[in-house]
Amino acid sequence: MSNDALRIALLGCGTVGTAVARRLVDHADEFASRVERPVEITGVAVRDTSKPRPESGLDPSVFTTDAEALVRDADVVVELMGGIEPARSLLLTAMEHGASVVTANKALLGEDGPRLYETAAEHGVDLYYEASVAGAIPLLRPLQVSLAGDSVERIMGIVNGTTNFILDKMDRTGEALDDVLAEAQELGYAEADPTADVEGYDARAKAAILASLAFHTRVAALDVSCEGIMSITADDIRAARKMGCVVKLLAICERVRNGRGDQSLSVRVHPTLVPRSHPLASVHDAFNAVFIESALAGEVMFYGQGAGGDPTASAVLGDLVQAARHKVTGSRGPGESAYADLPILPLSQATTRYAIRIEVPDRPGVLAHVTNVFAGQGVSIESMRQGVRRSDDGLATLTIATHAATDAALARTVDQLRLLDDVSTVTSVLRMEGI
Ligand SMILES: NC(=O)C1=CN([C@@H]2O[C@H](COP(=O)(O)OP(=O)(O)OC[C@H]3O[C@@H](n4cnc5c(N)ncnc54)[C@H](O)[C@@H]3O)[C@@H](O)[C@H]2O)C=CC1
Ligand SMILES: N[C@@H](CC=O)C(=O)O
Ligand code: NA
Repeated sequence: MSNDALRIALLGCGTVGTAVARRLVDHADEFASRVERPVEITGVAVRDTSKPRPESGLDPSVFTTDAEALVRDADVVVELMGGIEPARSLLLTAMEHGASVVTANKALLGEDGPRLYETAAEHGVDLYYEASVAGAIPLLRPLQVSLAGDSVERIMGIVNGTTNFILDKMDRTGEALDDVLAEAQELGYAEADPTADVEGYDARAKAAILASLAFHTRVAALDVSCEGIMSITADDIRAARKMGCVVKLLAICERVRNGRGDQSLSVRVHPTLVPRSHPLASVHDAFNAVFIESALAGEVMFYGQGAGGDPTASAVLGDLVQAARHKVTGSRGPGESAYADLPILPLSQATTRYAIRIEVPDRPGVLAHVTNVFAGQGVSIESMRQGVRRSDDGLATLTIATHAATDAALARTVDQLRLLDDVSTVTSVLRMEGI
């Protein structure tokens, strides 16, 4: 074994960076054995070097504010500061100077993944990002490597720990969204700006990464239709419970074939009703779970911790070991595969089932008027349930579950329901999966 240590530069020393550093320091001998060369953190870029960071286990002398100089002199750069800039420029500089790159930054990959891949290919270095989707769960390497001989048809899963924590807690306690968000932040699951979690942007970037790998097509975050959980109320959760369902924020990436056999992709993120009997309904706290359906393997399920310092560090360190081994052996991991270049469908053409809750006066003829609206748009009703008439306003809640329909047909149906005299309010429209 050569005794020249591989130089590791760490960018950012927050929740994940600290966990990565701590493990590298405490298990230095194991890393050296696994890589067949010592692995040494030569520098850690932070905003403020005077801040004490005893929990990282690092010597204070390694901290620097000069990230630019650090990435020019490293074998592997591990980016854990998040955001687009300066992370992007630093990673490009790192690769241009011969460093392989490991990142957990889904926002950056969702925005500019192809550019990172092109730079990695140009300079013969690795680009790894297993931690960027579903934290600790080995998901990207199975997609990129293990399923490389199969044909992925559909991916559906929970890929954001913060929103799962929130929705799960709302389901268990009946609390409102705002009350549980702060707790998710304290536990280190939420992004620096939790808007990315609750508005679905974090899951959107992850869906883009998954779809790109699964379907050999460049999919950017902005190609993904996205609806977050901010509009989900305690009432929605209670109504879901009455239907035997839970609400989950799902990322769905699917290959769609039309009658002529042409293929396209539907990639979307939205709150979804899932029956309590479905395995995704049993995903609690900040855990993630992802189903992959492929032509030969059938259905495969991945489950584990999608967020948090140590779990995310596990994926980062796995990538680091792989990139470091390649430095030692002079080889490279897989590059970008985007040969299929499939078109991405707009949300209006996505087909799914819906549950619509409306408030109606409890009087003769109302049901007929409502069902006519659905029939007029070709949306088939699967079931309809009317709650008891309330004495205060004389209204009753009507919950209608549909068969599969396009988003466009459903949107037209909802628009017409809103115009109907017989409908006082359209309270909620939620997509349904797994039923
Ligand atoms: N926390 C989690 O559970 C997970 C996080 N990730 C990703 O990992 C990355 C890091 O996340 P966290 O550790 O949670 O974030 P964090 O906010 O705890 O840590 C980021 C650190 O980077 C530092 N930083 C930011 N910009 C900097 C700059 N220009 N120069 C020097 N330091 C800078 C910040 O001061 C902070 O200490 C993000 O890309 C995030 O999306 C991925 C999976 C899970
Ligand atoms: N904020 C993210 C962290 C992991 O990617 C989440 O909640 O899942
Ligand atoms: Na992962």
